[in-house]
Amino acid sequence: MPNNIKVVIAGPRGRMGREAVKMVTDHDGMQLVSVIDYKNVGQSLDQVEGFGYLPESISIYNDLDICFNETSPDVLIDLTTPETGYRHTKTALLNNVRPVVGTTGFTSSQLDELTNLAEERNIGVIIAPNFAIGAVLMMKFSQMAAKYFEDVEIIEMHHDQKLDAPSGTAIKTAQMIRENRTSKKQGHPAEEETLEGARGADLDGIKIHSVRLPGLIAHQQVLFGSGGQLLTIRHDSNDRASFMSGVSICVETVMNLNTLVYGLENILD
Ligand SMILES: NC(=O)C1=CN([C@@H]2O[C@H](COP(=O)(O)OP(=O)(O)OC[C@H]3O[C@@H](n4cnc5c(N)ncnc54)[C@H](OP(=O)(O)O)[C@@H]3O)[C@@H](O)[C@H]2O)C=CC1
Ligand SMILES: O=C(O)C1=N[C@H](C(=O)O)C[C@H](O)C1
Repeated sequence: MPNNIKVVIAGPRGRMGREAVKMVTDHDGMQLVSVIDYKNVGQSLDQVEGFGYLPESISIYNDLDICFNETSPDVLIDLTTPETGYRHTKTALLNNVRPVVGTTGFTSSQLDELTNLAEERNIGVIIAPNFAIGAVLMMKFSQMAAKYFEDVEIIEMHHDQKLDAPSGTAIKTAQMIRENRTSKKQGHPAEEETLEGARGADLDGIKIHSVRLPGLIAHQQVLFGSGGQLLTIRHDSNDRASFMSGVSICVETVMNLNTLVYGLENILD
């Protein structure tokens, strides 16, 4: 494949951003042309501690319009924070740069707004709450199981530096389960919390419990209960490299899209 997809990465110093910088610079079909950060602006990334291995100097920008104008990327990979990621995605669409967004924590009205903007601009965008193929399978298997098990709760477990709760993956899993599940509020109809939050978050009756601890990376189990049996579907990301094949697929695929796709499962065979 020719070295022809020009990529800009937002959040290059972050846990995911660093892996993405590595993935793009090692990829024969992609070229890293710039990065977006609010630190070290005006420098090149190889002057920043930890990025010395980069083969060529990559400029750091804060202003997206200037970055897009000077480096003409095809694709923006955003791995930042919910507020920043939303702003970046909008600006990219307005500049005809195709966003691949891993950042989680967007509200449903933000997702609707971005869907409309992508349609208006006739330009592709992929928002994937989880880029790990195993996590996508966990979500799909859970969706399949929901046809036979209406009683389900989700436990997601992440490192304690995570800003959003519940995780984007847990929300997406519940949304996919909801499509196949007879609607039901989980738990006893008369149950009461004696300590607020004890029963977790609620997405259409599906309970989501969020655990945050140092030592964890990204883990989720989906528990289906039925008379005398329990089905547990679990996925663990023990290394952020687990997300990178999904990022790579999204960068290649977004080049041929002209609408917003929410979820990696929608572009995998
Ligand atoms: N879709 C997926 O598969 C995955 C998604 N994620 C999501 O990706 C996002 C990033 O996660 P992670 O890498 O762990 O987080 P980190 O906190 O490690 O990285 C986020 C980076 O974004 C930087 N940043 C913050 N604001 C801006 C800004 N205005 N412009 C440019 N950069 C900015 C931060 O800088 P500073 O720290 O100096 O503020 C930091 O370097 C999260 O939303 C997370 O939920 C994570 C893993 C997998
Ligand atoms: O913040 C993280 O780390 C992760 N965030 C994503 C999410 O919110 O689902 C994906 C993965 O779980 C790691």
